[in-house]
Amino acid sequence: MCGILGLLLHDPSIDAAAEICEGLSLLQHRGQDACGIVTCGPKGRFYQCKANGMVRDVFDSNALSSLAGSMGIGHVRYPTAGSSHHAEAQPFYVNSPYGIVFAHNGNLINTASLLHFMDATAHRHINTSSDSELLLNIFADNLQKTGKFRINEEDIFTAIGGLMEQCKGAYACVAMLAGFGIIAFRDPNGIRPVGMGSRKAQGSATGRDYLFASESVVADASGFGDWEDVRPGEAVIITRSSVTRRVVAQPAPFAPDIFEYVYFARPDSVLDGVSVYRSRMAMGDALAEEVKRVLTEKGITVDVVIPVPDTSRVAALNLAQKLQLPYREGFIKNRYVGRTFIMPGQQMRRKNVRRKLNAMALEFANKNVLIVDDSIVRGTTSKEIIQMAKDVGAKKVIVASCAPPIRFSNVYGIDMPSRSELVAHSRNEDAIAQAIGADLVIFQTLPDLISSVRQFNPDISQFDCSVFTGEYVTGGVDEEYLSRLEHVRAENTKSGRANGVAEGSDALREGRELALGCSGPMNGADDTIGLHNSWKLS
Ligand SMILES: O=P(O)(O)OC[C@H]1O[C@H](OP(=O)(O)OP(=O)(O)O)[C@H](O)[C@@H]1O
Ligand SMILES: NC(=O)CC[C@H](N)C(=O)O
Ligand SMILES: [Mg+2]
Repeated sequence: MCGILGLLLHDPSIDAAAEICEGLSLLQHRGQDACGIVTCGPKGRFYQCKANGMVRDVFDSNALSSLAGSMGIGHVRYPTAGSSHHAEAQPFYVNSPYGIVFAHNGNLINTASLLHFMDATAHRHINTSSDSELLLNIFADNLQKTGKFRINEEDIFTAIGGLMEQCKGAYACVAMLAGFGIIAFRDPNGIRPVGMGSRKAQGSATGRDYLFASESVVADASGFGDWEDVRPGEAVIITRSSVTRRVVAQPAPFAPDIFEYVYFARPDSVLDGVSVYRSRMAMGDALAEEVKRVLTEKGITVDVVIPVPDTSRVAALNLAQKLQLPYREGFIKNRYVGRTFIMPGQQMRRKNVRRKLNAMALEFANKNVLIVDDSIVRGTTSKEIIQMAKDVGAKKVIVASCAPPIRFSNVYGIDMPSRSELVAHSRNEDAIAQAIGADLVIFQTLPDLISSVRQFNPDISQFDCSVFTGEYVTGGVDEEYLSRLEHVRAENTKSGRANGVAEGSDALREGRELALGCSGPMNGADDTIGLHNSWKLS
C-alpha cells in the first residue's frame, strides 16, 4: 500500500511543501520504504525531493524550503512492483509532453503487455522496474497523441479514459501538469482509495485550497472540509480557476479492498463513506459471536482478552466488552518501531516483532488468554507473540483474527504475491494453530467481515476480498499468472541471496521484479533528469 497526496493552494505566493510533508506523515502507515514530494513553482518549474526512508528522515527544513511553489504532489511508498531502489521512489517525472509528475497507489497486473506496447508502439523508455513509471508513461503517451501546443481538461479526460482501457489492476493516482494543475483518478473498480477536500483560502474572500489524499485523516488535520471520495473510474482536474470531474471509464463493479478496513487505513479515516474505526468495532462485535460459539463447543474458558498493538485494539476492546471479559494491554508496543508487516524481508519482519512488542508477565501468567489480532498473514507476528505469551507463563493461548484465513495472493497493492508464504495457505484451522503454536485459532467468517463494513454504506455492493477467496475482480489473474508471479519471487529471492545481498536491504525486495524485468536505473540517481532536486538522492 502506498499513500498519495496532492495540494493546490489558491494563493500562488504560499509554498505548499511543508503542508504536503505534514500530510505525508499522516499517511506514513501506508508506506515506510521511501517518500517524495514534487512542487511546481514559478515559470512552471518542478522542484523535487525524494529518497528511501521515512518522512521524518527524508525531509528537513532545508529540503522543504527549496521546494518552491503553491501546488505539489507527494507519496509514501510500500513497494509491490520493481524493487525498493531509490530510483523507484515516487513521484515520477517525465518532461514530455508538458512536464508531468505522477504518484500511484496500487499495482498493475498487465505490466508485461503494457511494457511491450511502450517499447514497440509508443517508443517510450521505461527506466526502472516500477509499474508506476509505466502507468505515468501510458498517461503521457495518451496526452502526446493530442498533438497540441496547449491542452485542456477535455484532452486530459480523454487521456485518462484511454489509460483506463489499457491498464488493468488497481490504481489510485495523483498527477501534476507543469503550470496547469493537479489531477486525481481511481481505477474503474475503485480498489484503492483516494478522496478530495477543500477549504477557504487564507486571506481570500472566495478563493479555495484543494487537497487530494489517500485517506480523509489528512483533510481533518489540515482543516479541509467537504471530503468526498473520487468515484471509481473518475478523474478530477483542479486548476487555479476550476474543478472539473468526470467518470471516464466504462462501468465496472465497485469493489474497494476490504483489507483497507481490516489493517491498512488509519482508524480515524473514513473511506468510501465508512468509518474505519466503526467498521473495526463492528468486526470485534461479530468476532465475539464466533469466539463464543467455538469456545462453548470446545468447552474452553478464557480469563482475559489481549490485543496485538496497534491495529487490533479497537476490535479487541469491543470483543472483550461483548463477551464480558477483562481487556488488558498485555503487549506493550515500542512506539519507535513502525509497522512490521510492511517491512521488507521476512528476517527483518521477524526481528522487529520482538523489538516492537513486549509481553507483561503479570497479565499472562497462569491465565487462558485470548489474543486478538486484525489478521494473520504470514503468521510472523502470531508465532512470535504466542511464544512470548507462553514464555511469561500463559496457560492456554487462543488467537482470534478479525479477518478470515488469508489463503491467496494479493495483486492489487499489498506485497503478498506468493501463496506459499501465507500461513493459512493449504492449511485448515488446526494446522494453522499448530504452525503458529496456538492452542486454538478462531477466524472471523467472510460474511461477518463484509457486513461489519458494509452496514455503514450499503451502496457498496461488493468488496475486493481476493486474499480470502482467490477471486479477482479485474479478471486477468489466473493460475498461470499467479504461478509466474510466485516463480519470479522465488527466483529473485534466490538471486538476491546468491549475490550476497542481505534480506531487506535496498537492493533486494523478494520477487518484486514481476514482468517489468530487472533493468536497473540508467543513471543511478534521479538528479540527472533535469528537476530541481533539493536533496541528493541516497
Ligand atoms: O501475520 P503477519 O504476517 O505477521 O501479519 C499480520 C500482522 O501484521 C500487522 O501488524 P503491523 O505490525 O504491521 O502493524 P500494526 O502495528 O498497525 O498492527 C497486522 O496488524 C498483524 O498484526
Ligand atoms: N503499494 C503500492 O501502492 C505500490 C505502488 C507501486 N506498485 C510500487 O511498487 O511502487
Ligand atoms: Mg499488527
